[in-house]
Parts: sequence; structure tokens; C-alpha cells
Amino acid sequence: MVDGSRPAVLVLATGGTIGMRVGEHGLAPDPGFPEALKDLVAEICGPLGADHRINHLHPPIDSANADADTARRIARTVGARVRTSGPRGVVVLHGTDTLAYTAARLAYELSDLGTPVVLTGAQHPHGAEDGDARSNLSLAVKTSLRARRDAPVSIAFGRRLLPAVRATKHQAEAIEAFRAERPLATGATGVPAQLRARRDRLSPARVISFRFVPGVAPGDLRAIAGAGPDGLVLECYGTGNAPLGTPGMREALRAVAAELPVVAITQCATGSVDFGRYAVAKEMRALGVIDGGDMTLEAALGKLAFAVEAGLSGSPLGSFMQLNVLGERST
Ligand SMILES: NC(=O)C[C@H](N)C(=O)O
Repeated sequence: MVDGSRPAVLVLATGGTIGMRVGEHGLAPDPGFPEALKDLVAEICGPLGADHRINHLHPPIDSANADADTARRIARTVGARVRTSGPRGVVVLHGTDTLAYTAARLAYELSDLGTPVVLTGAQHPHGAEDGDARSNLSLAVKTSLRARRDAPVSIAFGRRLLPAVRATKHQAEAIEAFRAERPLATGATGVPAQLRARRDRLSPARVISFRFVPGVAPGDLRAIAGAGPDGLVLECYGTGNAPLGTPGMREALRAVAAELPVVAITQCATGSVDFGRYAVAKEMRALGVIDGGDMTLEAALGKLAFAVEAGLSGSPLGSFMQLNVLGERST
């Protein structure tokens, strides 16, 4: 399928509804998908004058089952295949549930790949009549072949192209499943070269989130930190507020932030953390919490896991999280 003189696209299928069919217990991976995907990709690439290669991650997963290693595994596979076969573009097929999380993480992992990477998937299985599998795949293939070689990782879905570090799944059923409330921020510095080269940890960093809601008790925060995550993203109210008036909450937060990197983002769909605005938010900084600006949850988690795995901690980690590295936060 590759003659060397024509551009080629590498398609890496990882699972998701796009590769499923309805079985006895509901939607599940379709053993016939690899064959069907070959035909579909060939039909899309033919008129574009492009060749293709297809790889599958085994086993295909419902992306709800993605774990702390899934995005790293995808990044490693893409990196290895790009080095050996040198495609013009890469398309990653992924389930929609955690696609935005993987996309954000890949943005950091693959920032220096030199080959555009586009993620897509579908809300309906590939065999569905009037489904979105073909149109999403087609948009992703075209984008990967036409984007600048150093284009940031993106998502092609429901006729939209979105920057990975700003995208969120916002619709459970509609074809336009993803949106980016905030544009890619200008003035990005890029991933520092020394971090790209460094991988201090063999095991994946487990970075999770905790959302403040009325009713949260200090023990909830301590319990989540007690489960041993490597980093925590706090989904705060408004411009970075938290219920610090709840007895014991300050102490709990100080103890957790002394143990792990803790980054505050806003629960709001738009706007930003601003630790200078309210007295309660100002205290967050004093307790050791890092200002996450206007990063999405997905970008904050991906960036923090990337930083922890590169061996950053303490104030270098805080500075990295507050930099606009890939357009993920306005400064
Ligand atoms: N539309 C989808 O792909 C949803 C599916 N549960 C997944 O994320 O794998």
C-alpha cells in the first residue's frame, strides 16, 4: 500500500465505538473492523493520491477503560511507527469518552514529532447507516496530510477541527461531540528540549482530579490523596475559590499540597483562575496550590502527568505548569 513516492497516512486504531458493532450485550469491539477499516481508509486515500498503513492496538478498548498508561502507549507506538515508516500524517482512532484526555497528553508527548497527528473516532459504529465514522475519518486523513509538519496535535470530529490542548467532550450523543471554548493561546514557548528528552519514570504518573462541591469535607480530600496519586488537579469554583472556611479544609489542602503537586483550574467552561481576586483564592497559593490559569481539565491532567514523568517537582514543576507551553493557557 506504500510506494514511497506518494504521501502516506498512518492510521492507528485503538478502539472506541467507531470499531464496534451491536452484540448480545450492547456495543462491543467488532472482530470484522480491521477488514472494514482497510476498505474505508483505501476509499478515502485513493482520490487523495495517498498511500496508507494501518496499525491496531491490541486489544481494542472502550476508551472508558483507558488508564494512566494508555496515552503513553499510543505515543510510544506512534513515535516508533513514524520513525520506521515516515508517513506524511498520522490519524489516531480513539473512543470519544476519553479522546480529549489522550489528545491533550499526546500534544506534549509528540510535540517534536515533525508529523501532524490528528485524533478522531465516532459517535456511531462504522457499520451504522448515516453514521459519522466515514466523515470523521475522512476529515482526519485530509487534515493529517495537509497540515504543516509541525502542526499541533488536533482533533477532527463532527466537521470541526479543534486544538487538542483546548478540546473537551461536551455532548454525549450529538455528532459535534467536542468543542473548544477557548482558542489556542498565542505566544506558546514549546516543550523545553530537556523535558522532551527526559523520562525519569518507568511507571506512568497517575494524575487525577477532585471537584469542589458544597458538601465536600476535608476528609474527602485527604482520602483521595491517601490513595497515592502522583498529582492532583483541583476543579475550583469561579476564579479559583475553594471552601477554605470549612473547618479543617485549609489544613487538609496544605498537607496534600506538601505531598503532591496540586494544580487549581476553574469548573467554569470559560474564564480563568485568578488567585489575586478573592481572599480565599489568594490563600490557595499560600497553601502551595499551583495556579492552573484557564487550562481545561484535560490539558491540566496531561501536562501535569507529562511534567511528573519528566522528573519535575517543586518550583520547577510549578513554573512549567504556569507557562503557556503549547497554547493550553492564556498568560
Ligand atoms: N463514542 C465512543 O467512542 C464512546 C465509547 N464508549 C468509547 O469511548 O470508546
